[in-house]
Amino acid sequence: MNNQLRFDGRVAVITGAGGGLGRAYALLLAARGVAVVVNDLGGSRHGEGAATSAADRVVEEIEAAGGEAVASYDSVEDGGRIIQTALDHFGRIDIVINNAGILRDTSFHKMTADDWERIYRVHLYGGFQVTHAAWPHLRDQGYGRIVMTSSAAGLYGNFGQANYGAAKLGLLGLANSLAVEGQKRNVLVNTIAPLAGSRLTETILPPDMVAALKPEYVAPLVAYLCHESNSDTGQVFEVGAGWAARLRWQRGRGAFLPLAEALTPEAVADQWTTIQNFDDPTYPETPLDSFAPVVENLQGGRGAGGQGRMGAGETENAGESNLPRSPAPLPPRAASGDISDAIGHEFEPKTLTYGEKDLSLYALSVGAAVDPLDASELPFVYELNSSFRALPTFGVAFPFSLLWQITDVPGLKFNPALLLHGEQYLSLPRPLPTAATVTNTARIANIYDKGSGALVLLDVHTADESGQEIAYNQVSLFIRGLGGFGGERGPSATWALPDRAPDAVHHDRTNANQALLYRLSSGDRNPLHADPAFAAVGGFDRPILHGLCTFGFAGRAVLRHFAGNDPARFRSIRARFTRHVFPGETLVTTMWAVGTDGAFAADGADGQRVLFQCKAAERDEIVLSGGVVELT
Ligand SMILES: CCCCCCC[C@@H](O)CC(=O)SCCNC(=O)CCNC(=O)[C@H](O)C(C)(C)COP(=O)(O)OP(=O)(O)OC[C@H]1O[C@@H](n2cnc3c(N)ncnc32)[C@H](O)[C@@H]1OP(=O)(O)O
Repeated sequence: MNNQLRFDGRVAVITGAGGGLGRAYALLLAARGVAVVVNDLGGSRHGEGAATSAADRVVEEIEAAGGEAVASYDSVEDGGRIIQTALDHFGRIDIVINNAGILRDTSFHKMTADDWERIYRVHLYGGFQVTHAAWPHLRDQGYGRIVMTSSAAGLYGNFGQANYGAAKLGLLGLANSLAVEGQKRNVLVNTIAPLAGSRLTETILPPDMVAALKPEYVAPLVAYLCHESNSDTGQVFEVGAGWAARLRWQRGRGAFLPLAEALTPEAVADQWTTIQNFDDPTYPETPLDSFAPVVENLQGGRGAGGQGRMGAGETENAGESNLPRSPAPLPPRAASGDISDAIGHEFEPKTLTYGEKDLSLYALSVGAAVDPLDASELPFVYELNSSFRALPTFGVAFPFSLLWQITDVPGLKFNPALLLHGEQYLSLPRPLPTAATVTNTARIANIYDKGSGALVLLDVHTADESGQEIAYNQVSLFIRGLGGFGGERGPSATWALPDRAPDAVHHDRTNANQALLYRLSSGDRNPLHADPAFAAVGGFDRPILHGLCTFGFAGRAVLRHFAGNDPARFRSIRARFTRHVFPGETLVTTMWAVGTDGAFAADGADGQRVLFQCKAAERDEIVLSGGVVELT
């Protein structure tokens, strides 16, 4: 047959290959050109004794059929010796099938520590030893195929097999991690849960069933997994009697419990039906997938009880006690679906309370009062100052009570690590109060197809308790890789700067931990700014600074140089994030004042405007452009 899968030149170690499944694998692979190490201790089903005959018989069968094989009689607990046999006889190792196993079935209340230990040592420890010995060779040569043998007893549980089930599921855990570690080097690791008539099943299945469940029915799937044409890794297959199926995790949508209140067992009881519901399942595949809803809730998401995390007093304590020490990264999501459906989507409104401490922390996190002897910025950070006031750009923090809902908008599926802040506009009808309870409402105003990404425009309105608007934000999010969906391109931004020397230039050195501070003060807990692994998924070699942190530094510079630090003069601010900033870099904000009589006043603006841009000095990169502050 022309398209027969061949393995010529490959070398396999198959443990427990003296009979049953292992023998079937050995015979099939040898017939396809594999040189096989037939490993079998030759002990009893319960792991007692040893005999060379089982392995020898299989080697004879292979040789009689014209194949190549060598016997190994070592225990899998001496995995290094088994792999050495392959290296000594065939000079390499390509395939490892961990198949050896014994049984010590007994109900748990009768199970001895010895019953437990014996099973653990042969299955899990043995699997570790053999694989560990082969691993460096597979990695170095950039090729390897490993199969672990799990069992339905481990996947689902079985009476009298607590020891066996635990070890078998342990092998799946081992395989899952090795699949992740080996993928880059083309070392693929998969797991099977076979059902076959063998010494291990003859005690629990009727004899005619055992006879029907031939090991030969399992061997082809295992051989395929070991072939170089297989590119799947980290998967589990149930296989037996000519039937094979992939198995995966399924998870319900779950319930979001209110973090803003004390979590109680009663709250769990109330949500029990939802916690157990599988109506609209998801299929997590990685730890990132697993963490996603947790992060959503911590970000002030659906279970935050309508209360953001910025509030002083009660919110602060309840929120903090639930935070993990290191924030969990978000899941990768596939870009798919009809993105345009998301236009007009309304977010669930969120209420938050803020106070003096929040304002002070925010101001500190955008570089206010770095020189404590310079009293000019003390009113932003010191609540006992007689003119304590809010830094105007604190208003950009309001949307974060609800923005994270964007990961759950129908039609808008994306990898959150690829999301970058694109542009920001904030307008304030009057100075922000120094304490308030405010409610945010938001909708997706538009989504533009920018080719290299999708630009999602969000309108966010913030009102105080009397319903009066105190801030309006337009947030644009640039989602890389999500362009090309056939949407409108949207307006093209253009701006120019006066052809003259700037009126002011302000230098701010950010701290290496600036993003770690800013995330706490602003409510933007995006792991992109804290978690190196998450930043790496986004293509950055370390966490980057929040765009809005840079924005806050620049806004402060304008306020200081052109408005005497008086928020009452600050109407609005906008800017585009043109390049990322790394914490620790120096921000240089260059500013030009243009008024109604200035070179840039032709549009009829009735107040003074300040145009600005901001540079990361060390890399000489413009990081904010198109900056405009409107002052009264
Ligand atoms: C999830 C919950 C919500 C949480 C929200 C909070 C998120 C925050 O935590 C995240 C952050 O703070 S990220 C840090 C701040 N942002 C950045 O660092 C982005 C810097 N910008 C870039 O890298 C590129 O501009 C880049 C990559 C954005 C675009 O570069 P390119 O792909 O090279 O695009 P380019 O060829 O230059 O332009 C294509 C079209 O897109 C427009 N465009 C470019 N940059 C834009 C930007 N920043 N904002 C808006 N539009 C932008 C261009 O104008 C062009 O369109 P057109 O031809 O129509 O003019």
